[in-house]
Amino acid sequence: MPASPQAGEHLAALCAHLGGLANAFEIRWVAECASTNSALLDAPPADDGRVHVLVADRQSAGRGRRGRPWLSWDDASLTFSALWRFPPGAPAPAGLSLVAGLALARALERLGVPGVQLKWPNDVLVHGAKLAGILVELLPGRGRTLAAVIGIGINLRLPADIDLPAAIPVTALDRVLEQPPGHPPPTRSAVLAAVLGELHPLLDIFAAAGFPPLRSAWQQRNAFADLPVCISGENDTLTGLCAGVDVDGALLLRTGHGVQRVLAGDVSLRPGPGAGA
Ligand SMILES: O=C(O)CCCC[C@@H]1SC[C@@H]2NC(=O)N[C@@H]21
Repeated sequence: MPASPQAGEHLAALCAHLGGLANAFEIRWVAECASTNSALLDAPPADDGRVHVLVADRQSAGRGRRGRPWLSWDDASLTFSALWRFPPGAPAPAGLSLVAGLALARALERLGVPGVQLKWPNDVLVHGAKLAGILVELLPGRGRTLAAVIGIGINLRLPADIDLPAAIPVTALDRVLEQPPGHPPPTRSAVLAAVLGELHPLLDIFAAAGFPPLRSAWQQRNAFADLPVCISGENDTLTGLCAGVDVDGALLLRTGHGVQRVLAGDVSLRPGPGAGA
């Protein structure tokens, strides 16, 4: 994978933004790859105690959850993956993708985006539209999970001439950022540094104590708290009220038969009476 023509510039800016935390990461910024998740899963870098980050200017086969493609537009998107090794004694991976969502939400808030919300398991929404997505994939080995690859795609701008999937409203950082007039939007390096700066301490908390200490921060940003939702799984659809998440990060759905734990599926808001035609 050839380095990005601006790799040197990007990495210098990242070091400046991250300060002392830069030593916790090994960062490669390439011009193109199929998918940053696939590249790290297929050839995991040797363990040197750091979190390995791969950023791509362009992905030719970016992947989303449930086998969907992930569209991105060169410098109008930030696409990267971070390979994090489970330290000995770390909790089971459940909950990790919610931790990644929380880190991303906090980073966007720190950059000046108001009203960031999380849609279980880990879409980042602003005003109900998707700003960023996360795909966490696990690297098994020797009878346990060795590492997780946390892949993140953030829309920085939406090019005028693109066809967006009509089913999901989509937004971009330049549309939702609140900053003084004339202030330039943050660069890709600044956005990446903000995310890594939030991710690192949250991964430390997760390694030591799992999801429980982060649950309430996630729930404060729950896009569908107490709202009627549909959850589409591989073979069925569940409906109920979204009652938050449990200590393992499973979604809690209040139905006529009590509260049910949901481990996988796509959540959408269920139109209420009077909505639509
Ligand atoms: O919302 C989703 O379905 C998840 C999208 C995840 C996209 C990112 S972009 C960087 C990394 N590489 C991939 O192929 N996918 C993730």
